[in-house]
Amino acid sequence: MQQFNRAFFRDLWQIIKPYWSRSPERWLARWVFALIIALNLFMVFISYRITQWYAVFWNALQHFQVQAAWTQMAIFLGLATLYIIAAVSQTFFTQMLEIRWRRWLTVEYLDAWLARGTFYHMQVLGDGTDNPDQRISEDLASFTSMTLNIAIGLLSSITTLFAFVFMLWELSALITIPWQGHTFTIPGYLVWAALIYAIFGTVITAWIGKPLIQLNFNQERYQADFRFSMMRLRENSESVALYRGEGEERHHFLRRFAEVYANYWRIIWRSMRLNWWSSGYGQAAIIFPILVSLPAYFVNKAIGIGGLQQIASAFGQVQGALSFIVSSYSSLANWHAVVDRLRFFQQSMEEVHRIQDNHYHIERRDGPYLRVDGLTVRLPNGRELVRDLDFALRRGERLLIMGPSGGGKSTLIRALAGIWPFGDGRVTMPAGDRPLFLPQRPYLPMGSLRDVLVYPFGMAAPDDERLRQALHLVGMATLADQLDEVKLWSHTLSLGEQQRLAFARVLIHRPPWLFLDEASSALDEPAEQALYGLLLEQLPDTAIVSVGHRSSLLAFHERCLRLDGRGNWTMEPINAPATGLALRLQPHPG
Ligand SMILES: Nc1ncnc2c1ncn2[C@@H]1O[C@H](COP(=O)(O)OP(=O)(O)OP(=O)(O)O)[C@@H](O)[C@H]1O
Repeated sequence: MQQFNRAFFRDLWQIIKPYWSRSPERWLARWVFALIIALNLFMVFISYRITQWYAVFWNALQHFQVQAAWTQMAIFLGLATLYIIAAVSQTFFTQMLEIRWRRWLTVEYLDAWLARGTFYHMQVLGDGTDNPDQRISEDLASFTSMTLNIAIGLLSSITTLFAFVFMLWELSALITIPWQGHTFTIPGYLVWAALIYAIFGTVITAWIGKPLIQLNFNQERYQADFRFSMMRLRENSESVALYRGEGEERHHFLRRFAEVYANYWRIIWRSMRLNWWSSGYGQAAIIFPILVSLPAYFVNKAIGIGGLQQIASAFGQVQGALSFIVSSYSSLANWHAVVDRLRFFQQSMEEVHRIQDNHYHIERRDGPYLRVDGLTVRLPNGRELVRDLDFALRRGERLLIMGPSGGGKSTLIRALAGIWPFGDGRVTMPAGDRPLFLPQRPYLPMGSLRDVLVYPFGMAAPDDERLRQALHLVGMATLADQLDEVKLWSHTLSLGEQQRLAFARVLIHRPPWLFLDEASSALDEPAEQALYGLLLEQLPDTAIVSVGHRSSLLAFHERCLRLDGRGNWTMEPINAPATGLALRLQPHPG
C-alpha cells in the first residue's frame, strides 16, 4: 500500500485547496460542507437517542406497560422521521457539493490543458503515456466523490465511536460479574469487549480481504486493455478489413479477455473465503454483546431486556464505526492512487508551462507584416533543421517551402505558428490578425457540417448562403443541403474531400495570413491547381506560405524557400508566377 506521508498530504492539499480558497463559489461550498457536518452530528445524536429508546421501550414491554409502550412507539416515529429527513438531506447536499466541486475542477483542468497548446506540448515534450482524457473525465469524478465520502464517513465514525463508547462505559457499571461468592465490576467492561471484538474481526477481515485490492485493481486494468484493443480495431477498421486481419484480431481480443476471465476467478475464490468469515462474524455480532451481558441479566438481575437491547445496539454502533475506520484502508488505497494520478497530470502540465516560460527562445513580436529574423529551428535532441533563416512576407505575397521528406518543413511551420519550442530567433507578425494554419490531415470536429466549416473561429450566426457558396466553389456542392447533418465527417469523407472542406473554411474565414502544410496533397494535380487558383482569385490580399512537394505548385508562388534538412536553406524567386485572373477559367472538379 502507498505511503500516507507528508508528500502525499502536500499533493492532496494542492488539489483540494484551490476550490475551497479561491473559487467564486467557495463560500457556498464551505457553508454546504458545514451543513453536512451538522446533519451528520445530528444523525449521530438521533442514533444515540434511539439506542436509549431501546431500553425504555423493551422494559415497558417486559413489564406489560401498555400506555408507556404506545408513548415510546410515538417517540420512535418522531426520531425515525427526523433521522430520515437528515439522512436524505445529507446525501442531497453531499452530491450537490460533489458535482459543483467536480465542475469547477473540470473547468480548471481543461483550461490548463488547452492553454498555450499544452495538450500538444505534453505530447511533444513528454512521453505521452499519460491519459489526460481519463484524468479529466474519470479521476476528477472519483476524486471529489471519494474525498467527500471518506471525510464525512470518517468524521461520522469518529463521532459515533465517541458517543457510544461513552454510553457503553456507563452501561458497563451495571454489569457485575460473580466470581467465587464475590461480585466485582470491570470499568469499561463493555467498551473493552466491543473494542477487542471489532478490532479482532476487522483485522482478520482485512487480512483475508487484502489481496482483493490488488485483484480488483488488476481487473480494471485487464478490462481497460480489453476495451482498448477493440477501440483500436474500431479506429483502424478499414486497414484491418483490407488486410483481412480479423483472425489475428480475434486471437488478440481473446488473449486479452482470457486475462479478465482468469483474474475474475481469483476474485471469486478470494471473495468466497472472505464471505465465509464475514458472514460468520456478522452473525456472531448479534449474539456476542448479549453473551457478555448475560451475567448481569441472569445472575444479578441488574439489567432488564431493555438494558440488553440497548447494549446490543450500542455495541453494534461501536463495532460498525471501528470497522469502517479499519476497513476504509481499501478505499484509502484507491483514493491515494487517484490523488497520485491527478498530481502527476498537474505536474506534467506545470512542467510544460515552466518550459514555455523559460525555454521558448523563439521571440514573438508584433509588427505590420510577417518577418523572420535569424530563426533557427531544432529538434529536441539539438539537431538543427533550419539555421539562421531570414525573410519577410507582406499581405498578398506567396511563399512556397520545399525540401526533402523529413527535412523540417512542417516543423518550420510549427515554429512560425508558435507551437514549436526548440530554437531561437525572432518571428514578427501583426498581433491582432488571426492566421489560419491548414495541416495535411484536416481536423474535422464532431458536430454538424456547419460546425465543421466554421471551425476554428466559430461564428455567432453563420451565414448559410456563404457556407453553401464556399462548398460550391471547392467542388463539394453535393454537401450543400447537409449543413445540419451531424455525423463523424472524418470517417465518411475521403482525405481529398476533407482537404477540400479545409479550403472551404479558408474561403469562409478569409484569413489575412494563410499557412498550408501539404494541405492539398491528397488531391489530383488539376484539383490542386483549381483550389490554389481559387485562393488567388478570392483572397488576393492574403499572404500564403505553402509547404508542398509538387513542382506544379511553384506557379502559384512568387518565391521558393528550399531546405536541405541539415540546416541550410536558399530563397529563390519564381519566374512568372500565376495570377488569379489567369487561373479563373480553370474548371473546378465536382
Ligand atoms: N515531436 C518530435 N520529436 C522529435 N522529432 C520530431 C518531432 N516531430 C518531428 N520530428 C522529426 O523532425 C524531422 C522533420 O520533420 P518534419 O515533419 O518537419 O519534416 P517534413 O519536411 O515536413 O517532412 P514531410 O515532407 O515528410 O512531411 C523528422 O526527422 C521528424 O522525425
